[in-house]
This record gives sequence, C-alpha cells and structure tokens, in this order.
Amino acid sequence: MAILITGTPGVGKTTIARLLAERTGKKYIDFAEVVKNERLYAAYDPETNSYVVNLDRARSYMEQLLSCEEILDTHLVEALPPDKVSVAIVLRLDPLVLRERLNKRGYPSRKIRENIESEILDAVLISAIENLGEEKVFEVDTTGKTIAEIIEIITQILNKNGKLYKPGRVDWLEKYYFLIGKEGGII
Ligand SMILES: Nc1ncnc2c1ncn2[C@@H]1O[C@H](COP(=O)(O)OP(=O)(O)O)[C@@H](O)[C@H]1O
Repeated sequence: MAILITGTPGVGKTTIARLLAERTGKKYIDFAEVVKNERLYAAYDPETNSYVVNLDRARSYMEQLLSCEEILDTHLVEALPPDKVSVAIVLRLDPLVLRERLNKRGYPSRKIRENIESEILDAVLISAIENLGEEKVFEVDTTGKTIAEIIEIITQILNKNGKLYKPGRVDWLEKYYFLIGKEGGII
C-alpha cells in the first residue's frame, strides 16, 4: 500500500517524498513522470505545460503498479486507486509563501492564481478525504518548518501518532479570502 505525499503544487511534495523514500528505503514514485511515460493523459496544455490525465486509465495503471509501501508524490488524488493508498499526508503552505515559490518557478499568472485559490479553498485536502476516506488523511502545515521538522512529523504520523495532524486545523480562507479571483494572487 502506498504512502501518498500530496498537496497543492509548490508546497514541497517532491522534496519531502524523495527524502522520505531515501530515509525509509521505500520506492519513490513521481506520478507526473508515470503519466508522461505511460501516456496516461488525454491532452497536453502547452500554455501551462501540464497534462490532462485520463483518470480511469491512470487509476487502473496505478492499481497494477502499486504493490508494497511506495512513497507516492502527486496532487492528483482522484487519479489513484483508493484501496492501494494506506496513508495520505496533505502538505499545506501559507498562500503567500506558495505564491513566492510559484513565482520563482516562472508559472504563468493564471496558473499561480489557480494554485493559490486551490490552497486557500483546501482543494487537495477535500479531494483526499472524498477519494480515500478521512481515516487515511492527515494534514501538515509546513509553513516556516524545515524539511527535517516535516519529515519528523510525518514519521510520527506513520508511527500511528498523528492525532494532532488530522484534517481541519489549517484555515487560509479567513485570512486570504481577498486573494480569491485576483490575477496571479497579487494583493
Ligand atoms: N520545508 C521547506 N522549506 C523551504 N523550502 C522548501 C521546503 N520544502 C520545499 N521547499 C522548496 O519549495 C520549492 C517547491 O518544492 P517541491 O518539492 O518542488 O514542491 P511540489 O513537489 O509540491 O511542487 C522547492 O524550491 C523546494 O526546494
């Protein structure tokens, strides 16, 4: 069963998932790479350099691929077979910090806005709960935390010590509702 590291693009999924795989000796799977290599997409959007994933094909492919405890890195929870995911760790990040990171990546303004709105509106958290069931889902606010601190928290969660990290403690909406709809999340 896979351990899923998920969250809005830019929150630190790949950084954390790769390190966690190294520390635990488990296999790291970058879902975006699998989608590209196995052509599990229905279309490609050159403007945002992103793929429109064929969810049914992706789900059945991952059903075959996932075996023991891989560390899986993706924001697209709905493309995964729920019975093959044991734990989902949703990384959260203050939208203003996220905006800086996505700016550094050179994302177009529209893509930055979409991702910031998605983080403010808990989109990935809700998708994880809806697709996997709340009992499998944990939420870690990574704002201001070092990579080592985040890995330590995830280790606690994996050691069945995650009650402090059940969903519901992060609320960006109250603080950042005014960012919704702004081009590129510009204040
Ligand atoms: N805890 C952290 N503290 C500071 N910077 C981080 C942290 N985690 C990730 N980063 C940085 O944030 C950027 C995005 O991280 P990445 O792992 O690529 O995110 P994602 O896979 O969610 O898109 C990278 O430049 C990475 O070095």
